[in-house]
Amino acid sequence: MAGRLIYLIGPSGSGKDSLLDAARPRLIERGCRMVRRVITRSAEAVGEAAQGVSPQQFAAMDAEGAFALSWQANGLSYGIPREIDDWLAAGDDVLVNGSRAHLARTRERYPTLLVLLLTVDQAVLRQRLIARGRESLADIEERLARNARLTAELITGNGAGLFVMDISLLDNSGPLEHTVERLLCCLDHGHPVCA
Ligand SMILES: Nc1ncnc2c1ncn2[C@@H]1O[C@H](COP(=O)(O)OP(=O)(O)O)[C@@H](O)[C@H]1O
Ligand SMILES: O=P(O)(O)OC[C@H]1O[C@H](OP(=O)(O)OP(=O)(O)O)[C@H](O)[C@@H]1O
Repeated sequence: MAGRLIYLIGPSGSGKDSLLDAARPRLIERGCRMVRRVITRSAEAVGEAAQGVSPQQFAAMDAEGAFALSWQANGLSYGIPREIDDWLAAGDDVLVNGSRAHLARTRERYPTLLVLLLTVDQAVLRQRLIARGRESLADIEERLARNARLTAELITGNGAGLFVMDISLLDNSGPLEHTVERLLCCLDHGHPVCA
């Protein structure tokens, strides 16, 4: 049987990469795979979780079919390597760091996907983005505005065609270890018992 695509989404700064890092050993234990994204951000700024490429390299990779999923946001291009399709076909679950705006398109390609939405209070989000220090203050304000817009669309079910009923919410306002436990609970049992 094919594996499940687990699509982790949430505002920039909500803690997606931190959660994936913290949960990694326990996800691997469960046979769940993770993939490095390809991002048009400098190698220093992408860290371990991604491969930094130039816009020209990204376009060439995209043209040769290197990505199962790709999107543009925050002035950057993001790609999910196509090897995830081999892993899914082999029956492995795969967890990816996704985009809320791209959810409807992702659902078309992976109709049985499990969507996990990481949430954080907007004031906490601002503090975390500033403390992370990766973007300029102007870029941080743009990310917060994008977050407010996408959150509103999520709630009303408009815009990107998101329906909150299909999405498991994971709050990451508290300690990361608690979020790791809730993530694993969602994967093992489904969200109603994991709040
Ligand atoms: N539960 C948490 N409590 C406190 N700080 C957190 C928590 N989760 C993430 N952070 C911090 O918030 C910042 C943004 O997290 P990051 O994982 O980079 O978010 P994302 O990948 O969603 O953009 C980082 O500096 C990270 O250390
Ligand atoms: O449509 P959205 O849900 O707003 O998502 C758009 C992009 O922003 C985030 O990446 P970002 O560059 O912030 O990387 P990060 O998640 O590692 O901070 C997210 O992982 C998506 O790739």
